[in-house]
Amino acid sequence: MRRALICGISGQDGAYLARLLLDKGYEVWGTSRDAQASSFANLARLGILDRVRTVSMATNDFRSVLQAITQSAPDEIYNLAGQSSVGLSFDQPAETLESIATGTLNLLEVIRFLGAKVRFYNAGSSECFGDIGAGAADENAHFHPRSPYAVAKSTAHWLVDNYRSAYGLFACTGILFNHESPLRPTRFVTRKIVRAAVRISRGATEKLTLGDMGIQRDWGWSPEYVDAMWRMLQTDRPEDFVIATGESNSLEEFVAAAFAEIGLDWREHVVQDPKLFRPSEIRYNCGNADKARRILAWTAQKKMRDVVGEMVRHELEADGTVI
Ligand SMILES: C[C@H]1O[C@H](OP(=O)(O)OP(=O)(O)OC[C@H]2O[C@@H](n3cnc4c(=O)[nH]c(N)nc43)[C@H](O)[C@@H]2O)[C@@H](O)[C@@H](O)C1=O
Repeated sequence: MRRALICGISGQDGAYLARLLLDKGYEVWGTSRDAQASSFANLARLGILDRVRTVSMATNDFRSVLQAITQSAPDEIYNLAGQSSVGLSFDQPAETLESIATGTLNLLEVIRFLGAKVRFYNAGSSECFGDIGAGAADENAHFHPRSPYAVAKSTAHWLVDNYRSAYGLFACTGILFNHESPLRPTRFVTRKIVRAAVRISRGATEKLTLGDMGIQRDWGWSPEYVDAMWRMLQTDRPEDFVIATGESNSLEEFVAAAFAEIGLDWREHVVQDPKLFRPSEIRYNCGNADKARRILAWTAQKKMRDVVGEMVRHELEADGTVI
């Protein structure tokens, strides 16, 4: 039986990836900073909590990384750990850099130190590209990070690249564009919108306050994106891949679609507040996942409107479980 270690299993992607790997017959181990205190609510929502082995690990602490990897002896490691909010990274730049950059370095160093025959996936981010202006970014696009989060992800990206070429590690980075689901916390804009729209449809009189609604993003569906992560580790040669839908929409279009899904006109319920604007912003991004299509046989099936539909449906039906 193949064994996988998912670092950061309590988040959206960690939970969906755990479900995917269990379905494929893997023994799944997952880490969180304090496995005893963590509720692993997302694993519970997917109904897989009792099928996953959990272990405490702080990626910024070499010793704890060494212990977790030695204990679980994985064939595959997925690094999804670290501070994941771009917005929060402006307020917690040091924590963001440490959890992402030092965290990735520790994982690579432990693999190298142990000489472990393990395949390593690193969660990269389209944030590294910055504002691409027009068109769609592929694996050859330059990095122009515009937030502490993006700087940290860029550092981790180049560490993986370096350890792959210097030490021959089977290590790759998935450069994922935005990907959403009902498991997204409301700190991220899609779930914030969907949750408010559903509350309003049920009679709440609140206004939904958002930041810059003019930004454009390539929004995909998280359960499909974790499948791409797994595919990256099944190839003959470790490489980096852009994972995206190839379609970009404005936040205003996302909002309009979410409210329309429940028969409401967003203009009556949404206000924009410059206080929520970021110190520096990516106005437009879009990804070209052609390499993933060719080599991994992976293509995004759900585009922005499908994502909105799924998220609204789940929010309306929300009884704690997620299908
Ligand atoms: C690829 C990348 O994807 C995600 O990062 P993100 O794009 O920053 O995600 P978000 O949902 O926080 O913001 C999307 C956009 O929406 C704008 N926006 C407007 N008004 C609000 C607002 O009220 N809240 C939030 N959160 N954003 C707002 C905000 O300024 C930004 O332009 C993470 O998974 C990250 O880990 C990752 O790697």
